[in-house]
Amino acid sequence: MGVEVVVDGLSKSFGPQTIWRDVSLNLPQGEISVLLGPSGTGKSVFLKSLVGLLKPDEGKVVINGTDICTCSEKDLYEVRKLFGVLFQDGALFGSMNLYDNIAFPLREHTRKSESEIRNVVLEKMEMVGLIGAEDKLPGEISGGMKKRAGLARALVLDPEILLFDEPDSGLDPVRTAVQNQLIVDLNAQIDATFLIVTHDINTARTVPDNIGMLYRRNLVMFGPREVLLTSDEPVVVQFLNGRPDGPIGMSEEKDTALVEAELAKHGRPQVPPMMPQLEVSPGLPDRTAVHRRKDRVLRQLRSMNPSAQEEILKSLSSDELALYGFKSPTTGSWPQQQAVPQAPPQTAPAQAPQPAPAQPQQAAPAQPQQQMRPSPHPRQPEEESAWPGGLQAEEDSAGARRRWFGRKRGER
Ligand SMILES: Nc1ncnc2c1ncn2[C@@H]1O[C@H](COP(=O)(O)OP(=O)(O)OP(=O)(O)O)[C@@H](O)[C@H]1O
Repeated sequence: MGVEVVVDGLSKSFGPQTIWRDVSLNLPQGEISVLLGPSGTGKSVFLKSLVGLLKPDEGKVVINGTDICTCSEKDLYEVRKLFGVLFQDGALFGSMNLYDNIAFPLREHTRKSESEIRNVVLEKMEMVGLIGAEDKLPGEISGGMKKRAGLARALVLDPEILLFDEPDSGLDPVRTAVQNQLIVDLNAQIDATFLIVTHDINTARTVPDNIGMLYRRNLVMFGPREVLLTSDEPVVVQFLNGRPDGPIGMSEEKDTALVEAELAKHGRPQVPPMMPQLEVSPGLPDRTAVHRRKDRVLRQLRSMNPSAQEEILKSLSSDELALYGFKSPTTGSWPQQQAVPQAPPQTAPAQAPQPAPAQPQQAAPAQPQQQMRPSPHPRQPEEESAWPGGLQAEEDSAGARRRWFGRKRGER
C-alpha cells in the first residue's frame, strides 16, 4: 500500500528567484493527486524536491517518519527506493531495447536472477499494454509508447509513491484519455500514492482524488477534487476551465485594470458542472484508496464549501448514506444541516456495503493525525477516533482553511 507524503512549510528559491514558499500539503496514501499551475510556477521543482533531487531552503518532506530534507544520504537512498518517477519523455536509454530499459533498475538495484527479472519485466509490460514490443528501440516507437515504457520502468521496483511529470504532454486527446484510464487502473492494482503534474484540464477533472494549484509562488489550494472543481476562486476557475479572462495572463500575472475590465465585460465566470471521476476498468480490483478517502473526506466535510459538500454527498449510495449517518435523499436536494453525521457508525464493519472503507471505527484511528496538516491545536489520537462528527465540529475555522487552502503568508 502507498505511503503518505507530508509536506510542511516548504520553500524553494534559486538565488534571488523565489519559486514557491511555505507550501504545505499531505498526499494521502494510495490516493491520486494532481498538481496544476501555470508554466514556470515550479511544479517540476516541487516533484524534484519530493524525491530529494533538489533541496528546499526551508520546510519538511516527511515520508515514513523520515524528513528527506534533513536526513542522511543513506536514509535518503532508502526513502528513494519507495519512489517511481515517470519523466516527460520516458527518459529511456536510446541504445537499449524496451526490455532492457525496463529491466535496468532491477539489474542495478536488486540481486534478482535473470529469470526473476524476466517475470517482473513482462508483468509490468503487460500492465501498461506493451507486450510484444520488448525488442523495439525507443527511436522506433511513438511518444505514447515511450511514456508507457517509462511507466513500466518506474513500476519494476514496486514503488509506493509514483510521480508523473506531465504524462500527457504531446499526446492526442484519445491517447491522453487512454493513458488516464491506465493511470486509474494502475492505482487500483498497486494502491500506491500518485502525484501527477499536468496541464491537461480533462485529466485534472476526471482522474484525481485531490487537486492542488500553484500560482504566484504559493499553493493557492490543495484538497479533494470536489473542493477545487466547485471553487469560485478566480484563478482556479480560470485555470480549470482554460479561460483567457481571469487573473492569469501570458506572464502569469495580469494587470489588475485588465482583469477588472474583463470582469465588467464578461461577469464572473461560471463554475461548470463537475465531471465524474474515471472508474476502474471492468475486471480489475476496486481502488481501495477510494474507500479510505470516503472516511477521510467525510470527517472533513464541514470545512468545505456547500457545493463541494453537495457533490460528495451525491456520490454516496443510499446504503453508505445510512452507514455514515446521513438521511437518504428523497428529493434530490441536500439540506446542508444534514452534512454532519450524528453518531459514529458503531456497527460499520458488519454492515459495510463495500469491503474496505466501511470500517470507520478501524480506519479513523489508523492515521488520522497524519491526514491533517499540522495544527496549532493538535488533537490526541483518542479524540480523533471519535468519528465522524467530533473531529470537524471541534476544528477552528483557521485550521479548516489551512487544510484546504494552504497557509497565509507568515501564518504558522
Ligand atoms: N536547477 C535550476 N536552477 C535554476 N533555476 C531553475 C532550476 N530548475 C528550475 N528552475 C527555474 O524554476 C522555475 C520553475 O520551473 P519548473 O520547471 O519547475 O516550472 P513548471 O511549473 O514545471 O513549468 P512548466 O509547466 O512549463 O513545465 C523556472 O523559472 C525555472 O527556470
